[in-house]
Amino acid sequence: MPSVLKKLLALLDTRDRTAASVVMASLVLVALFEVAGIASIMPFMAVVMNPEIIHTNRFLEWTFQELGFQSDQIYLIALGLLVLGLLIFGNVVKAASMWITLRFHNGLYYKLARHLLARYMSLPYTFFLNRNTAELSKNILGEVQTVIGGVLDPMTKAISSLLVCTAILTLLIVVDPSVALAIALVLGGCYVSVYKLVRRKLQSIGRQQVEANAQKFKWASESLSGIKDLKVLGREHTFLQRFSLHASRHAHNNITAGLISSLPRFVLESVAFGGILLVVIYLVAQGKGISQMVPLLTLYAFAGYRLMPSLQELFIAFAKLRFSAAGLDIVHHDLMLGSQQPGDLAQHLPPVNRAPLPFKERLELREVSFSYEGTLEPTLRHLNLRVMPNTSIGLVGPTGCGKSTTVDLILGLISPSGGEFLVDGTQITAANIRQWRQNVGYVPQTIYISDDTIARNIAFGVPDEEIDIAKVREAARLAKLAEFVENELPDHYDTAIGERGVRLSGGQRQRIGIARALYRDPSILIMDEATSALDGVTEEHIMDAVRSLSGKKTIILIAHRLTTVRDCDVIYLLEHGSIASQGTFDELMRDSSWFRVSAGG
Ligand SMILES: Nc1ncnc2c1ncn2[C@@H]1O[C@H](COP(=O)(O)OP(=O)(O)OP(=O)(O)O)[C@@H](O)[C@H]1O
Repeated sequence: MPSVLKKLLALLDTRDRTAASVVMASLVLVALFEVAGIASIMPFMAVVMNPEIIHTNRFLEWTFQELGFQSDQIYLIALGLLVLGLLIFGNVVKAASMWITLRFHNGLYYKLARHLLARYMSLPYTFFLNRNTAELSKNILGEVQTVIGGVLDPMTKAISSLLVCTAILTLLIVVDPSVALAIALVLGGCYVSVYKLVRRKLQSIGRQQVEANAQKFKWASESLSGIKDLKVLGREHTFLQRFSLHASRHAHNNITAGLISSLPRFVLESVAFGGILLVVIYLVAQGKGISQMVPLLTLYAFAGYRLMPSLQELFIAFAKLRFSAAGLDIVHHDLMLGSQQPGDLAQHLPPVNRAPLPFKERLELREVSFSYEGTLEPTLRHLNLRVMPNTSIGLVGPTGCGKSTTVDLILGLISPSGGEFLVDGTQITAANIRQWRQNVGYVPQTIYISDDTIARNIAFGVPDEEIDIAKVREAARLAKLAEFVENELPDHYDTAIGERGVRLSGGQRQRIGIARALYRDPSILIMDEATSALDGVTEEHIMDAVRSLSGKKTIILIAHRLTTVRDCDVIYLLEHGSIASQGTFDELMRDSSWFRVSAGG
C-alpha cells in the first residue's frame, strides 16, 4: 500500500498537492462535525428523559440562567434545535467537502489524461512502432479513470472513513472505554480478517483486469477498423468471439471484486445487531435503570449507524485500491517514459512555429546504418546519398530494400544507429528536427484521413481561424483535386468526408495527401509511392504538376513504376539497405539489369 501512495503522489504537482491538502482538511472537518453531531445526541436524550438535569448540571443551569429561559420546555426545544442545527451544519460541511473533492478528482482526471496523451505524442516515432495504439488509447481513457475511480477516490474515502471511525471510537471510549474497545475489536477484527483473506485474490484479479481491458479495447478497435476485410472474409464471428472472451473475463472480475467488497457487510450487520443486544444485556447486568440506558443506547445505536457504513466504506476502499493498483502502475510508468517528471510535458512537445532550418547546399546521408528493434539484420547499411537543393531524385529498388526506411530517416522519424544525417553540414538531431521538418512536405503510401472536412484535411492540424482557404485551393489545384471538390461535392471544401475518408475513392484520398503536403508550400517534397493508387492518366496529370515544380523545389520520389522517376535528375537504386547504383534513367537502363527488367526493357 505505501508504494501505491508513493506512485500516486509522484503524479501530483505542487498545485495538486495543495488541493489534496485542502481536501484532507475538509475531511477532518467532516469527521469533527460527524462526531459532534453524535456526541450532542446523548446529553439531549438524557435531558429529554430527565429534565431535572437542566438544573442539576452546572453547565446547563448556567446556560439556562444566562440566556434567560422561562421554562424547561422552551429550554428543551432550544436544545433540540441546537442539536438539529449542528446536524444540518455538519451536512453542509459534508456537501462542501464533497464539492472540493469532486473538483480535485475531476481536475486531476482531466490533467492526467492530457498529460498522458502529451507524453505519448512527445515520444519518438519508434515508440509507436512497438506499441498498439488501441492499448495507448485505453491507457489514456480507461486506466486514468482507474487511477481516479479506483485509487484516488477510494484513498480519499479510506482517509475520510478512518477519520470518522477514529473520532466516533474516541467518543465511545470517553463514554465507556470497555464497551468501546469491545466494539472496536469485534468490528475492526472482522474487517481486518476478511481483508487479509481476500487481498491476494483482489490483487491478482486486478492485474488480470488490466490485461482483459487492454484486449477488450484492442479487439473492439480492430473489429471496427478492419470491418471491410472481415465482412468480405466472413470472419466477423471470430473477432466477436475474441472480444467476448476478454469482455466476459472483465465482467467476471468485476463481479468477484464487487462481491468481495460487499461480503463483510452482511456478516457485520448481524454482528452489530447482536452487539447492541449484548450492550443492553451488559447494562442491565450492571443494574442500570431505563433513564440511564436510553441515552447510552441511543448513542451506541447512532454511533453504530455511523460507524458501520464508515467501516464498510473503509473496507471497500482498501479492496478497490488492491484491485486498481495495476492501473496506477501503468499510468505511472507511461507518464514517466522518457523523463523523470510527469509535470514537464509542455517542454517536451516542441514549439509550433520555428524558423525552418536553412537548406541551401546539400542534404547528405553519410555511411548511415539503421536496425529496427528486434531484427537481426540491419535494414540500412553504410548508405550514402546526396540531394542538392531544387533537384529531383528517385529512390527505387526491390520491395523491402529500405526505401521507406530511408525516407523516415530523412523525415527524422527515426535516427541512424551509425553514420550521419547532415543538412548544409549541420547534423540533424532531436534539437533541430522540428526546424528541419518545416522544409518538408511528405506524402506517405497510406494517407491518414480524419473524419472532417476537405479543407481541414488539407490544412491538417492548422487551427480553423488560421486556415488559408486560398492556399487550400491552390494545393488542391496542384494535386488535381480541385475540379472534383469544386464541381462534385455539395459543400465544396466544407464537405465532411467520413471516418478515414470512407466517402472517397483511393485515388481521391491519395490526392488529399498530396494537397496536404503542398499546403504549406514546402521547399522539399517527399512522395513515398504517392501515386501508386492512381490510374495511369491521373498519375500522369499529377506527375506533370510535380514536374512543373522541378527546379523550384527539391523532390524525392519513391516509386515502383519506374516511368514515375523517369525525369529525376538522379535515381538511386537501393539493394539490401545500401546504394547499389545511381545515375539518370538512361544511365541506369544501361548499367543495372534489375532496372532494365523492372522498366520492362
Ligand atoms: N517497424 C519495423 N520493425 C521491424 N522491421 C521493419 C519495420 N518496418 C520495416 N521493417 C523491415 O525493414 C525492411 C525495409 O522496409 P522498408 O519499408 O523500408 O522497405 P521498402 O523498400 O520501402 O519496401 P516496399 O517497396 O515494399 O515499400 C523490410 O525488410 C521490413 O520488413
